[in-house]
Amino acid sequence: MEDIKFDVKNLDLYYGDFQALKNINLEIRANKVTALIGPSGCGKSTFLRTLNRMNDLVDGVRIEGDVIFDGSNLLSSQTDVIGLRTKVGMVFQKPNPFPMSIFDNVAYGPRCQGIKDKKELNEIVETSLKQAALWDEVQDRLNKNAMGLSGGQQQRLCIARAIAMKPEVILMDEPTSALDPIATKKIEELIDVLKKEYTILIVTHSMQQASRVSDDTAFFLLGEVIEFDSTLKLFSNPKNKKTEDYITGRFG
Ligand SMILES: Nc1ncnc2c1ncn2[C@@H]1O[C@H](COP(=O)(O)OP(=O)(O)OP(=O)(O)O)[C@@H](O)[C@H]1O
Repeated sequence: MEDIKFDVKNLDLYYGDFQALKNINLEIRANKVTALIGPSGCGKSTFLRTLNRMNDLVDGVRIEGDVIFDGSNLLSSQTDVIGLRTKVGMVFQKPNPFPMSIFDNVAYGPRCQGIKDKKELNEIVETSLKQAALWDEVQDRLNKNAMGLSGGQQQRLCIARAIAMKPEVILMDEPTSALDPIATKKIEELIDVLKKEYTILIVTHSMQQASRVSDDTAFFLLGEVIEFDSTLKLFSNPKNKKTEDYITGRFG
């Protein structure tokens, strides 16, 4: 049987009276890249944030349904939310390194978890930066401030920071929208390597990016998932007219 990382069942989300997600049912496959596409305001980021309970931080949110992760419903009040966010890391649209050294950025999470041993921290930092394809560029300046890195390097540092927590899943919310084409290509190549070890979900406004990097794609519209299929099928032979209109740019 296919290994499913998140089994989303009948998920509804309300911001006050406004329903932002409507009866979402999705099976997110483990060690695959799932792209979330759709026009602005259709609920992609809201859905992504549900998977590591980031929406808990928003006042007036109400969530119904189930999201089965590692055998239990992560929406349950019993969920250890801090533990969940360790397993389900996140990378944001704008690179957001902490104003501290490159080393300290990556070591931040492990230190918070109580790891103090210098040798162990060195190893975590090196492995994470290597996995994020940044090591070669920064190994000689680990003690320099991360704010001095280029935007693309900062985003890979944020990926390294997420990796340092040894997550199972990495959520990426438009991770390349603030980057130039070369930095974007590097991140896309990195995603392809990372999926061997992690399950990745990526929100993107670029149809080309979704088709380049993802295995599965979900098309969101006005809070609903209109179509969910393998990326190849969804882009080459969409079943729904609305999907076809969106991916061919006829959406208006
Ligand atoms: N904190 C909030 N409080 C109230 N409404 C919100 C909040 N966050 C998002 N919304 C609303 O929920 C809907 C979905 O927003 P969301 O950011 O998830 O969409 P999106 O598809 O990610 O959009 P974009 O592509 O522009 O990032 C929108 O109508 C938005 O205005």
